[in-house]
Order: sequence, then C-alpha cells, then structure tokens
Amino acid sequence: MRRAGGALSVGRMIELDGLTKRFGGLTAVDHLSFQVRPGVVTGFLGPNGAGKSTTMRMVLDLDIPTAGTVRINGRHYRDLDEPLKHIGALLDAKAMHGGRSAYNNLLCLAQSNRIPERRVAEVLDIVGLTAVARKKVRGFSLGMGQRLGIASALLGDPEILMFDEPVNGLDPEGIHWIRNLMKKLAAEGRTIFVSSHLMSEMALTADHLIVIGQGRLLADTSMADFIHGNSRSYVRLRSPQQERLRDMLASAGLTAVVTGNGALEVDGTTAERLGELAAEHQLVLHELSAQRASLEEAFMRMTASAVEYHAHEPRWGESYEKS
Ligand SMILES: Nc1ncnc2c1ncn2[C@@H]1O[C@H](COP(=O)(O)OP(=O)(O)OP(=O)(O)O)[C@@H](O)[C@H]1O
Repeated sequence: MRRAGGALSVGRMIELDGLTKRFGGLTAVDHLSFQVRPGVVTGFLGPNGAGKSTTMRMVLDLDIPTAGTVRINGRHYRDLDEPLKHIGALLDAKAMHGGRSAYNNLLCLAQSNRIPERRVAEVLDIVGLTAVARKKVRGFSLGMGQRLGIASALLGDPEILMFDEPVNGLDPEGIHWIRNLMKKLAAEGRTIFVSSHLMSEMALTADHLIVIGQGRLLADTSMADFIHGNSRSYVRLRSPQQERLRDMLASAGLTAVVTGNGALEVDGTTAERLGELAAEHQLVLHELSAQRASLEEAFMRMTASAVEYHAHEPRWGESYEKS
C-alpha cells in the first residue's frame, strides 16, 4: 500500500488511561486503561451498550471524556496534524454526503487532510468501488456504504485503523474480504482495532482481545489465552463397547461423564493418549474428538462470572444473536 504524504509517526499505539464517560447518571465507560498495539488485529468485544462505540468515539475526540485520557501515537486526537494520516476509522455513524458521488465524498476528505487526489482512486480500487465511483452515495447498499467507509479510513494511509462493526451489511464474500484486509494491514505493522458482534468472525480475525462489560475492562489477552482460560476442554468418545471403555478409563484414573446421546466426555487428558489406550485394549471407537470451546462459549462463561447484568439489560446471548 502506498504511503500518502510520508508524514507517518512512530509509536502506532492507541493508549487509554483511566478513560471514563458519564452521560448524566449513566457511566458508559468506566476507568478503561489499555493499549492497542501494532502488528496484530485487536478485537473489541462487549454486549450491546457495553461502551465500545463511546470508547471509539472518544479516541476520535467525537465524545469528550469525563475523566482520563486517550492518546494516539502519544498525542491527543485534536493535537494531530492531518489526523487521517495517523488514524483512519469506520464508525457506525459515518456520515457521507448522500447527494455526492463516492469519489467526491473521498475527494473532500482528502483535500481537507492534504492527501493527493490520486489516493482517492487508489482506495476506491482497494475496496472494490471503482465501477460505482461516480454514483451518488444515496443509492448505495449497506455493504457498499461500509466499503466506502473503509475507503475513507484508508485514505490517509494511516498506521492506525479502527473499525466499529465493519462487517455490518456485508455478504459472505465481503466478510471474507474485510477479514483478509484487516490481517494484511496488521501484517504490514499497522495497529488494527475492530469491534464486532460476530463471534465466529472475530475468532477468525483477531489475535488479541479487549473485552468490556458495563464500561469496565474484563479482559486484555491473546485470543488463544482467552479461549483457553475461559473454557473447559475435554475429549469426546463413543464406542459400541462403552462398558469396557469406562472400565479402562477408570483403571487409568480418568473420570468419564456419560452424555445424553451415549458419548463419554473425559477431562484432563488428550485425544492422543485416549486413542493409544483404546488401541492397547483393542477397543473399537466410533468417535474420538478433542473439544475446544468456541470464542462465544468462552465469552459467555467469562462474562457470566465477571459481570452481573440487571434483568432489564440485554444478556450476552441476546446481544450476539442479533447479527
Ligand atoms: N449520547 C449519549 N447520551 C446518552 N447515553 C448514551 C449516549 N451514547 C451512548 N449512551 C449510552 O452509553 C452506553 C454505552 O453505549 P455504546 O453505544 O458505547 O455501547 P456499545 O458497546 O457500542 O453498544 P452496541 O454494541 O449496541 O453498539 C449505553 O447505555 C448507551 O445507551
């Protein structure tokens, strides 16, 4: 990807320190401190109303913090010269001028940030909107609008990119495309901060996770550690010789739980070890599978123990069924 303007800073981090936002009596963001680092995709998770969008808006100085600070490359957003060259963002509320073409919307943004006009055609090409560049944005589908928002985020070729629900409205091909785009941008050493309701999509995209609930930090950890630390892993076995299998497990000091469909679930060992044991005892297995929790399961488990939601507030399951 080209460097626009050549005025890139070092650092490439978003740093929050005690960031807090109150709306009247409601604390939407509650003393959040974390750093978003370069070279990886960092996922930002939390149920509806957890404070993700408010946090992202404060990064861009669209909401003013009640307390605490957020810095981009060590500086406040308002102190950045030509901010689009430092941080590009796609927020839900991205306002594009409906009566203008995609090209002209981007051109206005480019001009106000002293970005050369040739970059407009480049980003339209990156997001696959070249063919509709001269069409009025008013007629764009949700997916095309998302692509245009992503184009505007990329315009200044920034080292930091922030996406709020970027796959909203995209079809499977579009989802696949943005996943690869985010991974590619991270591999270039950029800082990628992305929120999504789609757990399975997040599990495929993010390397690191920031999880919040009711405005508070619940986890700041690698994807692998998050899933490992918040889930039960076990091995599932099925055999037509279940009695003998259970005896064998018991004599090996392993406890098996029988499930409703006649399978056995065994904790504290590996599928390899169980396969070898079964072979030693000449037992027929119809299933031998290591079970690892999904991100969604890990997520529910962690939040169930970490945060008590009031009855009138959305529960995790409800939040994630939406998209
Ligand atoms: N301008 C505002 N005035 C009053 N309350 C607000 C305002 N903006 C957000 N809130 C409240 O702050 C809380 C956090 O909202 P926010 O949109 O940041 O959450 P979110 O995690 O992005 O949720 P979602 O996933 O639904 O987008 C919510 O309770 C919301 O109603």
